[in-house]
Amino acid sequence: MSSLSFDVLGWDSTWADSFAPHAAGGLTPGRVVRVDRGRCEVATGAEVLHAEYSRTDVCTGDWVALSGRYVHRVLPRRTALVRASASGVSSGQVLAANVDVVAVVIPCEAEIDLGRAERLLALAWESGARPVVVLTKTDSGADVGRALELLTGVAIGVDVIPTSARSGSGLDALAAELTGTVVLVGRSGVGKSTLASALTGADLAVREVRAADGKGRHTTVRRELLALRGGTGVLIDTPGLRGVGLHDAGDGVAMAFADVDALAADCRFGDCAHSGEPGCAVQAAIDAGLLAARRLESYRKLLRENEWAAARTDARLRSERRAKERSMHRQFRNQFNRPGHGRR
Ligand SMILES: Nc1nc2c(ncn2[C@@H]2O[C@H](COP(=O)(O)OP(=O)(O)OP(=O)(O)O)[C@@H](O)[C@H]2O)c(=O)[nH]1
Ligand SMILES: [Zn+2]
Repeated sequence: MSSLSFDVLGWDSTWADSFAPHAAGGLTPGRVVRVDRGRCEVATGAEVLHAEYSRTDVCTGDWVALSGRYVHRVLPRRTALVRASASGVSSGQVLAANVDVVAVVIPCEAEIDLGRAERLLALAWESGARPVVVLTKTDSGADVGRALELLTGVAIGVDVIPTSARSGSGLDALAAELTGTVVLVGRSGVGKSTLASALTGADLAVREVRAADGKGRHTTVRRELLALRGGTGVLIDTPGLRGVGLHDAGDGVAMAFADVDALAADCRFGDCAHSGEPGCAVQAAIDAGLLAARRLESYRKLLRENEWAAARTDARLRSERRAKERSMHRQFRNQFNRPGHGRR
C-alpha cells in the first residue's frame, strides 16, 4: 500500500486548512482505508498503520487527526454515502466518506433492474458526489444496445459506460471518468470486485459463482480503499449492497427524477399529484409516450419509502425526548421527596 501517497489519497489545501488546528496541537493527518470494530487502518502517506478509535462513526474514506496510533478527531466530511441501517434501527449507516464519484454498477442481463438503478442513483446524488452508471458484463450475450437505452432513460444527466472486465472493453473509458475517491455500489455478484481488480491492479480474490443458481455469492468481506491505476485517485470497494434503504434522501430522489420534476413544473396546479388532475403535464407526457409510466410509479415508491424512513426517525426522536422528560420528572420528584427538601 506504499502507493497511497497523500496526492493519490486526495489531500489538498482545503484539507490542510481544516487540519491546521490539529497540526498545531502536534497531531498527524491520515486517511482511513479500512474499519474493523474499534480498530481501523490509516494511511499516513508513509505507511498504513493500525489505529484505535473510540468514536463509532469512523468510516472508510475519513480524514482523521492521529495522536500516535489513536484517532483523536475525524475531519468534517465533504460528502458521505449513507443508507438506512440494515438492522432496522432508524439512524443512517455511512458506507463511505469523502467520495467524489459514485459508480452505480448494473450488469448486462436480459432484464435490466431499472428500479435498483434509480434507487442507487438517488443514494448517489444524495451523497453529494457525482454519479456515473457502469454497465458490466457486456460480453454476456444480452442486448447491450437495449440495456444502454433503458439505463440512459433513467440516468438523467449521468454518463452510462458499457464495460466488460472479461474482454477489457470499455475499461479505459471508465478509468478516464474515475478521478478522486470512487466508490462502486451495486448488488452482490454484479462484478464490483472484478471491476475493482481491473481498475486498481489489486488481486481482490473474486470467487466464481455457484453454477447451480448462477447468482453471485456474497464474497466481499471487508471494505478497502485502493489506489487506482494511473494514480488518478482511490477506489473504495464496499460489500455487496443487498438491501439499500434510503435514509433522509429527499434531495437525492428529486435529483434522480429531475425529468419528472421538470415536467411537473408545467402542471396547472402547484400541488398536482399527477393522478388525473386537469392540466397535468406529467400525465400528458405519459399519454404522449414521452415519459414511461413506470418512471412516475418508481418516483412515488422511492418518495414514499423515504418519507416512511423519515417518520420512523421522527418517532425515535419523540420517544427519546419522552424518555428524557420522564427521567427529569423522576429526578424532580425525588428531590422533592428527599428529607429537608420541599413538602413533608
Ligand atoms: N461474463 C462476465 N462475467 C463477469 C464479468 N465481471 C465479473 N464477472 C463474474 O461475475 C461474478 C461476480 O463478480 P464479482 O466481481 O465477485 O461481483 P461483486 O459485485 O464484487 O460481488 P460481491 O463481492 O458479492 O458484492 C464472478 O463470477 C465474475 O467472474 C464480466 O465482465 N463478464
Ligand atoms: Zn401533474
